[in-house]
Amino acid sequence: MTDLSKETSIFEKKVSRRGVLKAAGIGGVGAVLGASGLGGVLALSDATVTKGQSNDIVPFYGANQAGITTSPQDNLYIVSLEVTTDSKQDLIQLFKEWTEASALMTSGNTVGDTSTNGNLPPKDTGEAVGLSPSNLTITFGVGPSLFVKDGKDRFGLRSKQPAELVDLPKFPLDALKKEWTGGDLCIQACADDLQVAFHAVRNLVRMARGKAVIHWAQTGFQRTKNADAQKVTPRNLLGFKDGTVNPDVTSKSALQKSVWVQKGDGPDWLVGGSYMVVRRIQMYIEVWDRSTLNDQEATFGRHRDSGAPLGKQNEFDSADFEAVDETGRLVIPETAHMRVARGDGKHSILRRSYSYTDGMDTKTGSLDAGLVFICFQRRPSTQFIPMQQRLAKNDKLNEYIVHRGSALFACLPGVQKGGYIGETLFD
Ligand SMILES: C=CC1=C(C)c2cc3[nH]c(cc4nc(cc5[nH]c(cc1n2)c(C)c5CCC(=O)O)C(CCC(=O)O)=C4C)c(C)c3C=C
Ligand SMILES: [Fe+2]
Repeated sequence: MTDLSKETSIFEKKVSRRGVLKAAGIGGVGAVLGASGLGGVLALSDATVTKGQSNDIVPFYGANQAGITTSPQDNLYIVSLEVTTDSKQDLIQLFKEWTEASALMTSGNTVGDTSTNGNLPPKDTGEAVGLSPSNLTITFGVGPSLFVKDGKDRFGLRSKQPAELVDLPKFPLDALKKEWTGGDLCIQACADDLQVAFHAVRNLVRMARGKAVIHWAQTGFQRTKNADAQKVTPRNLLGFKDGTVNPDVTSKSALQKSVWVQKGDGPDWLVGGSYMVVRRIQMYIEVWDRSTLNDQEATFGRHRDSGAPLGKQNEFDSADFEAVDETGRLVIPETAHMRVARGDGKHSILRRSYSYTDGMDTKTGSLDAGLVFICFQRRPSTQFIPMQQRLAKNDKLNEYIVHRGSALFACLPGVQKGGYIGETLFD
């Protein structure tokens, strides 16, 4: 593990985003100081980290990366990047800088000392100044093409490529667009404030200048927790509760079984990491809006308002897949999304999806909206892949959706203070 403290850091001093405003004399007692001007006050300020003072910080350091089992925040900003440098050293330096910047931003700080030199661009882009940490998490992943692209071992990492980290197969009905597919690296930022998530990604991408460029970028949202004080299961844009059946993130054994890569699964560098599948799924919402409630409920196999399995009363009641109605027909149809996704129930995935909307489809004049489907798992070949193969063949939901984007990333293991994200892969 590399000791970053021994190296010259680009982030010499931590400045809390709220501290910047305080130091600038904006609001409260500080307003009295405001008249003396930003530069002068900053020179006197002793701005420190907000860590420990705020209850909306998700720790960045740990055995696993945050943003996987973290309770989903209100907003998502996810980008895939193409690496443009040929130098492994550049890549390592980038991950070191990303680690340090991420630790700062997730604890509510700006990246780098607040600049007072008017002749230089500010180190931090500034749009999160004054904003709380907002439970920001930043999760990094690497795609198959980081290892080998067009047959070329780009960074001498070929022998470290896990057998599970290969392009996803083409599934029936896939209508993928190149511009929404794949990528060498991934940054998933989630926060209860979109501006905080955007700020994080923007500053990380800015640091990658000359080393990597954006391949695709996508925002996502759920109802905000402000709008839903009860914090019940959020609804997707088809109006159904989405996320009811998921592994218990408080159960170590459930996570070991389904989410975290274990020793012996593949190369050791990924132990404590997880595979992330991202699918950009467009919904034909106008078609959906013209279908009857019965049809909609048969599509998922659940009641719309309660979220209960068909034939049951409450959202978390267990489904009866054998039950038949008075005519002898299955209550939960053979093609119901829930039934097909579950299969024999032996392999689960951790779903952490967000809705998206992106203006309109200029060809049809309808809204371009859908689901940024994201799931985490220990082994895609026995989890997401067979599940999606079943869904693509038999799911009634296919009448209303189309998969437009797809990517698979290995989310790196977590990191302790003094180390950097990716160290197990690169060192
Ligand atoms: C391959 C995996 C899955 C894709 C792709 C997928 C797309 C997708 N799902 C919904 C809405 C719902 N999904 C629900 C349940 C559910 N979905 C998957 C997997 C994929 N979904 C699983 C494993 C499950 C749980 C199955 C079970 O064991 O019961 C539900 C029901 C409520 C819930 O449990 O969350 C909804 C609603 C959409 C709209 C969508 C693509 C746009
Ligand atoms: Fe689903």
